[in-house]
Amino acid sequence: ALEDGLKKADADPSVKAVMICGENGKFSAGADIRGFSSPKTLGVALGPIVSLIESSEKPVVAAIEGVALGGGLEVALGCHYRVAHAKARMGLPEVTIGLLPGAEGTQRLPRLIGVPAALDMITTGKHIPATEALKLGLVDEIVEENTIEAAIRLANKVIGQPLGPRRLSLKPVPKLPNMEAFLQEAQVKVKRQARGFLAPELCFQAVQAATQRPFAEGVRRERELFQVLLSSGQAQALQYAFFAERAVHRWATPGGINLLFIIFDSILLLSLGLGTMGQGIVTSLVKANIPVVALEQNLEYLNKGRKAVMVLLEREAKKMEGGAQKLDFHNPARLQFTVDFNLLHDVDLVIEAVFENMALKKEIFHKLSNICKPGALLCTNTSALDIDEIASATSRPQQVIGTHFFSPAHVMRLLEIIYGRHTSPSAIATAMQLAKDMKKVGVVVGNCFGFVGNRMMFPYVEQAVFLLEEGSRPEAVDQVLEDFGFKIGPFRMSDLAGLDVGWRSRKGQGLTGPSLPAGSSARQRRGQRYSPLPDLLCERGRFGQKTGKGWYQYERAGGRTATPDPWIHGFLSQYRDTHRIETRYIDQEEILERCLFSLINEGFAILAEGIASGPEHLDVIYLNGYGWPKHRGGPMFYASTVGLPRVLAKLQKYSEAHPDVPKLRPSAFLKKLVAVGNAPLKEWMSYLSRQSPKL
Ligand SMILES: CC(C)(COP(=O)(O)OP(=O)(O)OC[C@H]1O[C@@H](n2cnc3c(N)ncnc32)[C@H](O)[C@@H]1OP(=O)(O)O)[C@@H](O)C(=O)NCCC(=O)NCCSC(=O)/C=C/CCCCCCCCCCCCC(=O)O
Repeated sequence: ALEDGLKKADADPSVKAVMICGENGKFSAGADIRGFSSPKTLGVALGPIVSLIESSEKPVVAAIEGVALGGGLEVALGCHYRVAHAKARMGLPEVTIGLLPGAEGTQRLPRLIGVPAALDMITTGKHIPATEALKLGLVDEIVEENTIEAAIRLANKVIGQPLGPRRLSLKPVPKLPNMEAFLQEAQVKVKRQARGFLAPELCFQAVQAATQRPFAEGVRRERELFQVLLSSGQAQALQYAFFAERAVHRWATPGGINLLFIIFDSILLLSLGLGTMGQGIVTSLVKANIPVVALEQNLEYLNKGRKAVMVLLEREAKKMEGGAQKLDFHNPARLQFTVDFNLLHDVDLVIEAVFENMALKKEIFHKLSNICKPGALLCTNTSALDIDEIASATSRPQQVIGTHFFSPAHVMRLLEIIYGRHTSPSAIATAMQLAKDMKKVGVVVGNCFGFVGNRMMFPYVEQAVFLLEEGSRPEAVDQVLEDFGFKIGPFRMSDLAGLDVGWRSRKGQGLTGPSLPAGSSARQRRGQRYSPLPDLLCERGRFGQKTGKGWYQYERAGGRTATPDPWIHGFLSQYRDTHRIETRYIDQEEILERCLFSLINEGFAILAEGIASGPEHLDVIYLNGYGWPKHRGGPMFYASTVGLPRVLAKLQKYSEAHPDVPKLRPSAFLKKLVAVGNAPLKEWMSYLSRQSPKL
């Protein structure tokens, strides 16, 4: 239609200029992402249409409202002029779906805004506001009022002016005094951050081509690179992740009723507990423009927490400088700090973020239930505790819900929303809306130990430790998983989180410490293999980064640079001697498979139990909360690309070698999916014979 319209306008002598706009206040979000996996649409090339716009003998003006993204922005780049509404956003987000701007965008954008800014936009995919676009020279004008009228005004004004200088394909790429050095440095940075993710590197190469070749040749290179990405498999994984993230929003009640989210305008929210999690939660709430009261049990903790929150908010305010939104945190109507429990009477929603201790949480929820007004929703921030038990301390279990934030809570996008046996659908809907308002990805899951994310993490970490017992080293295991694409491997992660966290939890479960029955075997608990290695480290005061020693050594307590520790190597070999474990060489394949497949296996068990509604939920949790590499689509998607028969065969092999490790025993659901012929991921849930009562 665009092509036809342009041809008609060019042929009609009464038409003097052309204005291109979108409908309903949006310019364009680009290509339909689903089209990239449909062979039918692959023949449609946008590039030639963008060229057609640019070669028009009549001035063409883009009126950009809402968003101009991907192919949408490439269309605008073909236009001779661009007028944007002040609230519009622009970007080339193709890299985030595993592609590159394939309609000549990698060649036109550097010619318009220069290589550094173009590289930044193209390799990160970030959306920029109109104000920034104006500064970069990406748009010619921004308006507060009617963009279309402004674009028509501009079109009328430029009729008859030469179009040559406005055709980006004819412009040279602006020179930099040190282009070679700049590109070299940029490439190193892109590679370092990409960790096996192809698209940023190929985006870089396409922009580099713009600096080295004439326009037409650059376009040819762009197309070649686009085709490489399109068939790489990574694009499919990222596009799956795009839709998975949106699918988890469409959570329905057990009866299949979609929930209408409650839009809150003037909710007063109370955050209880101002430790690290509480500080991050309060910061996120203020950023979301939700009035919040932060409550602590005494003045000392309150003042400490207030100081930390203020530091975080100042930092956030700095980041937001120049943008449309301002952080309003000095206004007591938006944020107040108190030790006065009476303020609980008025709040609409409470997020409790105290220490992970069941007795303490129950005591607090009992108090909340007595003081809060009848409709108030009571959320508990917990990473593993039983929501039903916490709710049992209240007289309103239907209004109790788990909200598992991830640290640092003002940065991490994931929010696991855990419903208990009595949690009402409206409580779930409210929590989901809260996640949306906080710009987080809320994923609704059922109540079980560790919920989804941590429950899948336990066997992964367990395997990592078993691998040490059998002959590996922390740095070797971490390297394999970091090469796979994780930001940090399991041992660096444990050191960062603090080994004492798990130790406390294991003591609470009676797996170690004073409550462990006398005479318990060192490497067996409740008939299963158990590794006391993490406990032994804790007993020696090695809690990770905070103490300067853990699985690695650090430059000082609180240091961040992990260095392999000869003490650990000696300790491990002594441990193996003590327990008569024969040290063997463990190859990378075994490390990867045992860690990942045990995690995936737990995912299948979770699906079968109805703890999550589908594999997309598990994947979104792992992509947004656990550093799973985005270009691998999440653990369940990854399993589908490896092939379920292979995952099953490997689990069977490892399980036979380690019969005392139940988490390696293939889940019945995985076996079923293989038996029905390696069902595709989108059909998995239809093979569950009954919907679990948890859903
Ligand atoms: C910012 C958004 C647009 C909106 O955000 P928000 O308001 O929060 O709403 P959402 O919940 O995210 O979205 C609402 C629903 O809309 C669906 N949606 C959104 N965008 C798309 C899309 N681009 N495609 C399909 N569906 C989309 C979304 O899923 C929601 O629906 P539902 O709830 O799931 O039902 C935000 O949505 C956003 O950021 N969207 C993504 C924008 C994006 O990434 N755009 C870039 C797309 S890629 C592109 O444009 C590429 C163009 C190049 C053309 C190449 C031509 C074809 C290939 C030929 C190959 C040959 C090579 C030759 C090259 C040549 O010459 O052309």
